[in-house]
Amino acid sequence: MDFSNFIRGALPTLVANSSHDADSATESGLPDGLFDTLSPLLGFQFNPLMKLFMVLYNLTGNRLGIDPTYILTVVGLFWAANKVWLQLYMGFFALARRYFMADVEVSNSDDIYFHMMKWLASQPKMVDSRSLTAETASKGAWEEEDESELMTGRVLADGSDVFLNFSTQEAKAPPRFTPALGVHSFWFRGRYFKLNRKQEALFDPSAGGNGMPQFKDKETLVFSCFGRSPEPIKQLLQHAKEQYYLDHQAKTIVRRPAAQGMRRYGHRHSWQQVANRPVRPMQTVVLDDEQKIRILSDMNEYLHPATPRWYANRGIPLRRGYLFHGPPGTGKTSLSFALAGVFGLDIYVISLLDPTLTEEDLLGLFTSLPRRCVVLLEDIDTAGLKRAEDDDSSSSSSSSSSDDDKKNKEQHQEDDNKDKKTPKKARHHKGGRDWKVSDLARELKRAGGNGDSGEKKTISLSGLLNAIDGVASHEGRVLIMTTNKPEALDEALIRPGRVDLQVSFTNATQRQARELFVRMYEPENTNTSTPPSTFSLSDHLSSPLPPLTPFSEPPPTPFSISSSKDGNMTDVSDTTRVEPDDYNDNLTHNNSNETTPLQLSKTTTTPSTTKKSPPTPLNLTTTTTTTTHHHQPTSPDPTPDTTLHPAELMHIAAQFAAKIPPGQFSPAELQGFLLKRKKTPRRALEEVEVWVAGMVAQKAGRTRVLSLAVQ
Ligand SMILES: Nc1ncnc2c1ncn2[C@@H]1O[C@H](COP(=O)(O)OP(=O)(O)OP(=O)(O)O)[C@@H](O)[C@H]1O
Repeated sequence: MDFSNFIRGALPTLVANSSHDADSATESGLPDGLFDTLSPLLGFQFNPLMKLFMVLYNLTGNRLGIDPTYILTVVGLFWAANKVWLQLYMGFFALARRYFMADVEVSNSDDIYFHMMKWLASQPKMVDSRSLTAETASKGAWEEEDESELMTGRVLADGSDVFLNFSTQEAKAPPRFTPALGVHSFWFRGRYFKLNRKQEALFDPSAGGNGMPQFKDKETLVFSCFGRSPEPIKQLLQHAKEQYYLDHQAKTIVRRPAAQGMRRYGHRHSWQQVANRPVRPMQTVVLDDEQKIRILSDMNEYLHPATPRWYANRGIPLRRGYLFHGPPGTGKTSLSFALAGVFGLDIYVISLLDPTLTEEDLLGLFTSLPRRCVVLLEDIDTAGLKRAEDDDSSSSSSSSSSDDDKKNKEQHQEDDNKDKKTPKKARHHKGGRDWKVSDLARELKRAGGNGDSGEKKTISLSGLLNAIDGVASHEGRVLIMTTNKPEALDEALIRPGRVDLQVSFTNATQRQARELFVRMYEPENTNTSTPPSTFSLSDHLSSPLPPLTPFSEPPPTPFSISSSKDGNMTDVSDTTRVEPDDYNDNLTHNNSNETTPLQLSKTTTTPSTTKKSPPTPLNLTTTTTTTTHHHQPTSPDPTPDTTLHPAELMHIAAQFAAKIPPGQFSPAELQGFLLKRKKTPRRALEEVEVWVAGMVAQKAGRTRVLSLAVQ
């Protein structure tokens, strides 16, 4: 059809008036009768937009001398051509997609979705796309930060340090950009890919509870490429996955049960990642090497790819359980994390005290574990697990909140200590079990707590046993249970098959104290290379330390800070005098150029040059309780010991260890003491005696409030 003829025919009055008779224009500059002609023709009432159109039409015709119908004809033709092209393109693309393209769909309910989104967000071409979705990128506690940006705080009076300031951190963190919903294209390894990000709302019959229908969004990524084989897309997905996990090497992912609402979707939704922390090196857990070897070998054998067949042939369920028991702060959790790090496994932490956790949830959580992982059930004794016959009410809660539980736990220990002193008649027997007054009080408190907060189901012992090794239970996992009170556990829970190896943790021996000291002050290991996929046992054991002398005896000097015959001190910079076996290998391979807390150099000072930190007054907590020791006041680590030879470190460590009464302090307590002096080992040695005396007295007085002059 001739478009210009159509316009001419439709608008005879307009054309005649506007092109030849400018005088007949109305006040608005438009020809008479024009509006009347157009309004019914175009099917709508005249409006300002139409008016504008007419002005332009008039102007073009009159002033420029161009017939507006030609312009309209050209525009119309372009519009039609575009429509035809689009139709052709769509038809051609649909055909090509059907016969010459391959595609792969990825649903957001799968981990690959997250691998791809992370990879897409890191592609510069994608980030330059015109259609993006912005997300707040949150940084984990362990991610590297630009230190220079933080140094905006105030310099201290002596100019020695600055207060860090984080107020602008969040503002400076750039958002993460991912492709928005719709079609995108990108190149990967010389190939052209198309991505269609789609979203649809699905009816979710299992959701709700308020009678309202619930919908959930389901997102899909469709990757397409030319060719009849999806191989390039598979390679792309594999590449994105590898990139994703590159970031996770040398890291341990910690997962906890997801929120109650999410758990019902099962599988991937049952667990949520709560941390991605650097692997805890096994050497940093100070424990008897024999124990380490036993558990490492046992776990290594269990995780071996040939093991499942061995178990299957003998009809043994493929499960392994460990019980770590010992006083608080002795390294049970630390060892669990170190083991996960050694074997490159993720950790799944379950708290049985979680009031929202039901037995069905627990079963669901165990069944949605990956093939190999570590499941950590912490403080299993505090979970209030009961046998069915002991259960007065199946719905009694263990506690109303985790805070309460912690208090209960502490109370429990305190009560137990008191009970030891209580005459026998104050205890009561029930069904052959020793009942204490404190138990009764605790149960009453729990029952009272429930009354206020409504009915909450706890996990019963049978519920837990069913989850960890019931018929439907998951196989392949490593279960680690930790407890401070192994004797409080039901024997069914720790019978062989459920617990295959028990590891006992004790308060620090002198050897452990020395190792803790050395670990604290050895140079930082800046080696961040990716861990090997296999290891030898020696990689994870502590490096040999020289033998220790018994407590209170002065330790022998393990290296040559010796007096010469004329009474002068010999300089330990003479490296030939230091026995290589006398100190940890790690101490010698400081390959870092960075400033570490201690600069271990070959030219060093002798102990006679030990600096004494200037005493500064400390605000002491005054309590009604007994033991306040006014010895040397302590200050927050003011003068770093900048030079310390490895051999000297060993010497100081041995002296330090000799002042620690064995079995009295947990490694956590010793670590706490050392942390406050993390740059001043000599000062730690000077102050340890006062600290030990204060702590011993404090423990004897059974007060929890620290009132020591030296903390
Ligand atoms: N044997 C150890 N070797 C090295 N560090 C230790 C050791 N024991 C405790 N620590 C340190 O003490 C702190 C607490 O340790 P951890 O949480 O492993 O103790 P725990 O036995 O699990 O305590 P709890 O029974 O209270 O849960 C950690 O910072 C850890 O580094």
